[in-house]
Amino acid sequence: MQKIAVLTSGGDSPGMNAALYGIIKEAEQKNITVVGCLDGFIGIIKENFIELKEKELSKYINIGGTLLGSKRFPDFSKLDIQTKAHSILTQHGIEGLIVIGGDGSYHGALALANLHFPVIAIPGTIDNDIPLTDLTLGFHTAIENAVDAIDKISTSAYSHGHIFGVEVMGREAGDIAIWSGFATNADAIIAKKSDWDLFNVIQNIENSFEAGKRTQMYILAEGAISAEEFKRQVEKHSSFKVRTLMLGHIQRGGTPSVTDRILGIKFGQQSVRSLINGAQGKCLSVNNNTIEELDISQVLKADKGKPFIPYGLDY
Ligand SMILES: Nc1ncnc2c1ncn2[C@@H]1O[C@H](COP(=O)(O)OP(=O)(O)OP(=O)(O)O)[C@@H](O)[C@H]1O
Ligand SMILES: O=P(O)(O)OC[C@H]1O[C@](O)(CO)[C@@H](O)[C@@H]1O
Repeated sequence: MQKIAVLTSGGDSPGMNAALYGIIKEAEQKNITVVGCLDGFIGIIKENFIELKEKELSKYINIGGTLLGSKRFPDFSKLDIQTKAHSILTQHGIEGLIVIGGDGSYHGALALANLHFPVIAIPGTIDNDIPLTDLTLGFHTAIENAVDAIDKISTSAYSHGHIFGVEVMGREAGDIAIWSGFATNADAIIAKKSDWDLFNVIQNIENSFEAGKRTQMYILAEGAISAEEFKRQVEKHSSFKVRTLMLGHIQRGGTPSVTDRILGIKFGQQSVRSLINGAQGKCLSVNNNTIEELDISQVLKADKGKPFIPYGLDY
């Protein structure tokens, strides 16, 4: 194997640059050239390739986002576009592709694998919504960012006795809500749609204020209920006033945590070894502190199931 490519796709996640570094570090040791496809799958179609060098990338391990860029490109679900990508990769002498992204990106990776192009995927998303891995790259930083923001508004909420509904990202998964809610001792965590019970919430607020609590903090997973909807419903059915905060992209930003840097480098190095060993349609996962190779098709068929609950705590 002499030349491979890498792309980052879907929402950026802190640690993607560390993964790029891990890839180039391993590849250069094996005398393999690595090119980056800019902006995800669309970079293949536009033939936007840049050669990556370990010396340059080593400076970016501690920088969030992705140096390669990431643009959503829904057309990649079309067979003719996938076939075109396959032939462009081949024309450029690229013998294997590493895809870093979430479950949507896994579908893109699998499509190329089904066309017999060697592909390996790395779970890179803050959502932690990929089945059969304990952690996705970026999740750890996202929960640290969420906790930092919630801590900051908690002091002001205490001063004024406010009720807050804080909406966190994570699509349907709810993992960011659970981890950040636990860590900030929130009054309630609404991690999935079935957790939402308006009258229970109102009762909870009344009981807490009666018991002398000054402030209320509700952590809402975006896939369960939005902060705006939470406010609308509570205010419509009670006399309480609700403040809202949608944490948004702040969760994806900033410096990657130690965990995400190390995980990124390790995933990156392993992805190159896997390609050299003939991986086809595989993805990496981390379970019980060990990086494993699984079939992308197996992961996409698996059920993410319940949100990953830290240390078995009940919420
Ligand atoms: N069914 C599919 N077939 C082929 N390619 C796909 C498919 N779904 C998504 N993709 C490709 O993967 C890209 C990223 O997918 P998506 O926007 O769902 O984000 P993701 O990878 O799930 O990451 P995140 O959830 O963290 O944003 C899409 O823009 C598209 O190019
Ligand atoms: O950056 P965009 O395209 O608005 O996407 C936001 C979505 O991406 C994620 O941050 C990552 O999947 C989700 O949590 C969120 O719903």
